[in-house]
Amino acid sequence: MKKPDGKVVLLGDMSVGKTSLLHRYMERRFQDTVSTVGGAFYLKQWGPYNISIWDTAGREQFHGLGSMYCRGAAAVILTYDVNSLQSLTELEDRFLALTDTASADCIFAIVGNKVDLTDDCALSPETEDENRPEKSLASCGSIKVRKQVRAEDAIALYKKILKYKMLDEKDVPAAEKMCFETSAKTGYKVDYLFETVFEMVVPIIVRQKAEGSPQTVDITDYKPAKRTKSGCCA
Ligand SMILES: Nc1nc2c(ncn2[C@@H]2O[C@H](COP(=O)(O)OP(=O)(O)OP(=O)(O)O)[C@@H](O)[C@H]2O)c(=O)[nH]1
Ligand SMILES: [Mg+2]
Repeated sequence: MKKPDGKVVLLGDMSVGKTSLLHRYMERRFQDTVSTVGGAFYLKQWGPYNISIWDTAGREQFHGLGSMYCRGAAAVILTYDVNSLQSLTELEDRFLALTDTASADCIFAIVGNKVDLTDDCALSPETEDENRPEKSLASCGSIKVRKQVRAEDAIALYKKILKYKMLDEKDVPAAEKMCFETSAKTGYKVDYLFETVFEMVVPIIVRQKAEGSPQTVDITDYKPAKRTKSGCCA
């Protein structure tokens, strides 16, 4: 198997569509999924580089694995469901700390998935994936609901992440560029998301290669996190 040159990790609550987004991008289709156990990865050839894209489990019981998967990551894709404000809140409360092990210059993307279920009419069909079988968002046929998470909420989270990482807004890509809305079901903006991230990780990969940073995941590092009741100070 080819050795990966750089790593991109998808994080987010269960059922937000991480696995479906990866299937859509890598296999060009939307298919039934089962809730991910542990993690899995795909290798994507991007120019001269092999990028590993890690799909992680959103279920609470696998939470401790997240920081292991993030070790040395060049990019983290924080995924939520546009119909669940809770799934956005969880990114800050539960997942952000897992990225402490990522590369110091790690890129962050925030992705609101399942826009096909909303009544948001601002989505133009020409930006959707031409290869997908369903031709437009409107053709999904299901009853649309009002989107629960606004784009501004995701932008606010991106700014909080910069604060958490002690990064200056002028040194990193603009929030508007790094907050995406997608549909794994229709393919809407899925290629755009992954390809924007890949373009941005190339300089990080070049630097990591020059420094000889490892790109594998060592599961012997994994120690299940001892969960304490909230409010307790163990
Ligand atoms: N309508 C719609 N459903 C989606 C979309 N993406 C995923 N789903 C559905 O949402 C459910 C969960 O999708 P998964 O891709 O398994 O979610 P996940 O984030 O990988 O979940 P875990 O592996 O448990 O962390 C499945 O029933 C998918 O078919 C989408 O863009 N639109
Ligand atoms: Mg999954």
